[in-house]
Order: sequence, then C-alpha cells, then structure tokens
Amino acid sequence: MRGVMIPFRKMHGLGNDFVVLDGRETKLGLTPRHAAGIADRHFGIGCDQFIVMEQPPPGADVFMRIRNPDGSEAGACGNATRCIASLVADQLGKDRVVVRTIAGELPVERLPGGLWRADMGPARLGWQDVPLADEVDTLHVPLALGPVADPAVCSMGNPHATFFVDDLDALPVAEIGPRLETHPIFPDRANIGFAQVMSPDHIRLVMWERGAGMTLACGSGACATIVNAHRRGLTGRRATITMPGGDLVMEWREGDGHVLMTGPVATSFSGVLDLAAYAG
Ligand SMILES: N[C@@H](CCC[C@H](N)C(=O)O)C(=O)O
Repeated sequence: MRGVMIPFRKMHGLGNDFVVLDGRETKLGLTPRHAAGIADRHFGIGCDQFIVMEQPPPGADVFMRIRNPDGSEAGACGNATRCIASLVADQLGKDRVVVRTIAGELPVERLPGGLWRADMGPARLGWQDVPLADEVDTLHVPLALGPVADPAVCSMGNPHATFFVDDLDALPVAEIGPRLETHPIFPDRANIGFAQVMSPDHIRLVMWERGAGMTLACGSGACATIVNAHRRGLTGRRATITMPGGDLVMEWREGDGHVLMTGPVATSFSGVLDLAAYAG
C-alpha cells in the first residue's frame, strides 16, 4: 500500500502521554482502528490517548477529538486540554484559548512558569449525568470490590468514580481497576480513581482510566477527585493532587461549580508517521 505520511507530535502532561495529529487543514479520515494502532506501545508509537486537532467551531480556537488506546472516544481529557491549548496558543500568539471537545468549551490560560490553567467546566452530579445504570445517590454508590467500597461519582464530560482509601500503596489497582471500569452500574464504563486524603489540601491519587488502563496522571480524574472529596467533607475546595507523574493544583470554584486545573505541559518529540501502516 502507498504510504500516507502525516506529521505528528508526542506530548504529555505529567507523563499522561498523547500522539497529536493536526487535522485542521486536511481531513485525515481517521478511524478507531488507526487510533488503536498508533496508540499501541509495541506495534505503534504508543500513547495513553490519541488526539486529533480539528477545525474549531465559532467561539473556539481548536476542536480536540480524544480517543483511548482501545479506540473508544472520550468527552474529556484534562492533561491533553492543557497540551493542545499550549500548542494552539503558541501558534496563534495568544495567552488564552478555548478548546472545544464533544463535551463542551474549555477556556485555558497561560500562567508564569510554564503552567497552564484550564477551566474544565462544571462537575455534573446527577446519576444520569455520569451515567449510572440505576437511580442511586452519586455521593455513595452501592459498589464494593475487594478492599474498596462506597465510591462517589460525577461527570467531568466523562464518567468518574472515586474510591477513598486509607492506604493507596496497598491496593491491587491493576486487578480491581478493570473490573470496576466495566461494572454494570456504569453503562458507558468509567474512569476509576483511588484517592488517599493526606490533609484538607492534599490528596494522593492513582487512576485506572477507561479504555487506557493505569496512567501516570489523569486531569479529569483529578477534577472528579477534588469535587468528590469536597462533597464528602474530606477536603476544602482547593487541593494539590499528587499522582505518580506529578502534581496538579485543583479548585472546585464556588458559585458556578466549574473545576479549575493548573499544571504543566511538555513535548517529547515530533515525527512523521505512515497512516497506511495502521489501516489494516
Ligand atoms: N487522561 C485523561 C482522560 C482520558 C479519557 C478517559 N480515559 C475516558 O475514557 O474518559 C485526562 O487527563 O483527563
């Protein structure tokens, strides 16, 4: 098959890594199979999420399409939101841009020190918003597996469950993560967070991501965690969330209920890939 050579960029936020393609000028005709092939760490380039920048709708600076390594599409990716915003802001010579996803508009601003703050929008707390299969209290979902129980759930444009635990290091995350992700209470599956509250302004978090598995950091997971921790009375509305890849500073804003996420962005390398190699 003749090669179709496409430039790509490899970016990450706290080690949550992305292959980024630019489909703003030319439609790339990408399928879930392309995403899965390129995301594969052995047969492709390898990444936690596959991101395509597309033409922005009015009011936005870029449309960001997000796919997991299993090919599924996601409504939110906090770490990619900062990365794509930084890329587009540099290209447009701006300090503030709006990233549009299938879930909504996310304004992002440049801060001193190489940091970016994204307004990740409102946390949605209704059981249908997450969604859950049954009408239950989203602050105490009747779900237990092995050493974890009683998660709080919410939607950040994607479904999240947060289990609060006493000893994060003792958890068999790789064993219970996939079983919780696919539990029938979550008709669209869910991202699963395991959180240990260290103090009212510091949480440690390990994420099992829907369609991706364990990642070094998850921005929307950190958003869900500050929301669920505050709803449970465990923290204030602001906290530093430490994940294996590093820290995000989080705030669940009073008034409009939007979640603000501050953290770094990075480009690892750029290259050219042959799309035809991933079509079959
Ligand atoms: N890593 C992301 C979340 C990516 C999408 C997620 N796996 C889903 O399917 O909802 C983040 O930084 O938020």
